[in-house]
Amino acid sequence: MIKSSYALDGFTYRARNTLLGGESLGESSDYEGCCCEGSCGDTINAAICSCLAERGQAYRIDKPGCLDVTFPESSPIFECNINCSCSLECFNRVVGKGITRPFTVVETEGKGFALVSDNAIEKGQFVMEYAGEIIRADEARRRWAIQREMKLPNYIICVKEHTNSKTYRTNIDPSKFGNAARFINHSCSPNLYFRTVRVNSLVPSAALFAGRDIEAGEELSFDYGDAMGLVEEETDDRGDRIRCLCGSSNCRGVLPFDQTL
Ligand SMILES: C[S@@+](CC[C@H](N)C(=O)[O-])C[C@H]1O[C@@H](n2cnc3c(N)ncnc32)[C@H](O)[C@@H]1O
Repeated sequence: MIKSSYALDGFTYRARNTLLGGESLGESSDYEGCCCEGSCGDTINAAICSCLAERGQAYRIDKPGCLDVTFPESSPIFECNINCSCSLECFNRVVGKGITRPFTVVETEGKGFALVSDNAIEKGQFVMEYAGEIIRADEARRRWAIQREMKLPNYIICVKEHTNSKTYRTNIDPSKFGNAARFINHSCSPNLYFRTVRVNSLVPSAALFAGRDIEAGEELSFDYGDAMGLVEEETDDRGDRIRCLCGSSNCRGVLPFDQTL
């Protein structure tokens, strides 16, 4: 059981990922932009948009903010960025817009805080990114060891992207700087899942999408193991794992933890 008061000690809200110490990643883009006017999904633009031609179309034109389930899971998602001339309403700007829905932070029995959606959310819709400090692996290991020793909640997610023989890791820690996603608890039957999305930066955003229809007032959850792309041999079998209180019928009993951290 965790003490809720700890969760807000020294916490500063940041809508997007930050550098170490909470410094903004800046307002420039690592990518070229398209030359479309209006939305890149408009009839003429869809055929000539350089972003869609080079990087694919991950979002549905007919449902704003909704992932196209036919877009391959292994393909990286790139959105229109600050260098694009399309409008801010372009269908290919989703994660870049940030949080657009109301949520409430509530206290639970045993799990500390939790995040609840005020409105219903349709399957496939973008919910929010898991934003925090982007830290190196050695710093993630250092922080995790302290949290484990002191039996504090762990907020660090190590997002893994696999391409051919390589694995790219991005460590995100919203303990001190981050957005509301830090209040989302683990569930073995979650209603959210992750996709990595790039907007302006080479550093991916860990974007959370609805894995099924979510009712107003429902607690949001994701599987911490899936988020980290954990395979069986990477899960930790030490005896001090946190007991999972997700309450689902297929509960695995303990919270996933990445022992490669
Ligand atoms: C990312 S934080 C989630 C928000 C946290 N509940 C808070 O109060 O700030 C992760 C921590 O929440 C707690 N937690 C999350 N999911 C849980 C679950 N299913 N069962 C028990 N504790 C959970 C654990 O202490 C975990 O280290």
